[in-house]
Amino acid sequence: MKRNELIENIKRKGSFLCVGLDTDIKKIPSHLLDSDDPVYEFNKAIIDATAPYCVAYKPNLAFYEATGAQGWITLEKTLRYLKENYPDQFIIADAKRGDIGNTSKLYARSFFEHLDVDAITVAPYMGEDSVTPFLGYEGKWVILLALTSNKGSRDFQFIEDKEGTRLFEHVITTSQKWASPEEMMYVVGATQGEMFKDIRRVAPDSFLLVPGVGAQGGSLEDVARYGMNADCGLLVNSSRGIIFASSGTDYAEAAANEAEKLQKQMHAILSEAGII
Ligand SMILES: O=C(O)c1cc(=O)[nH]c(=O)n1[C@@H]1O[C@H](COP(=O)(O)O)[C@@H](O)[C@H]1O
Repeated sequence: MKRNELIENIKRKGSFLCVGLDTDIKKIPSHLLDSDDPVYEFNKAIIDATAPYCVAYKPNLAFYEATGAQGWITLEKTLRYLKENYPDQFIIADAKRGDIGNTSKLYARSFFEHLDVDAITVAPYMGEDSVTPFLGYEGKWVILLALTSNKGSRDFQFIEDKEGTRLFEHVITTSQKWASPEEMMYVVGATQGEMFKDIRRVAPDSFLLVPGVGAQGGSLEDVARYGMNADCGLLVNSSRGIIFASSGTDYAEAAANEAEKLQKQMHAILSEAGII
């Protein structure tokens, strides 16, 4: 999906919500466990319930790989279901890949040609030749980890050079030489609050994928206040806070309620900013 289509979808739906399909088979309602593919049944119901309120879905590969070949089949079925029924949804494979060029090339083929998702999360640690093989696919995106939501983000990402420039700022400024904001976004955790000001100083035009609202406690208001740009420029993800809102038979309805709550807040934020 191209950048202008993504922006149009955000405006049309009054939402920049991404629903994380982090479907842990140990957490899904027990009545689904009798079906042939419980995770797929769960995902379908969650997608049908939440699609009116979001513009993107982000399956995290760990939750599928954890059950081996069956998990991969479930992932492929889920992606097919999304594409056939909700072709306007932006699909992010949260795989956090990145390896020597020769290997990244095959990861790119796997995600962009075989699975045909819109975007993949990539770790920047191995540098340019580990990232560029994912670029140049028409309408496909690299989402580079920049400033993550977890406690460990403090371990390396804030290390400063002699001029006081922090590692996450180097990641952003250097990677902008490899790709334009038409094909590269950055992950910035919702838990980073006012740091979004610093991010926008170095990446004014880029879209940011923002995980960490909901279960991790990040603030949507702060993210929007410090991180929004004239195109919105944000995709805010919530996984557990939406998909596991209820562990009973009403799980899909509960997920829809949580997604709708976020969408309403987002609608208000977008209209206050004059974007819609
Ligand atoms: O790349 C990510 O999506 C990601 C980066 C980050 O800094 N923090 C983070 O939580 N994530 C992912 O975002 C999702 C957050 O899930 P919840 O905390 O359940 O909303 C998980 O799939 C995480 O792996």
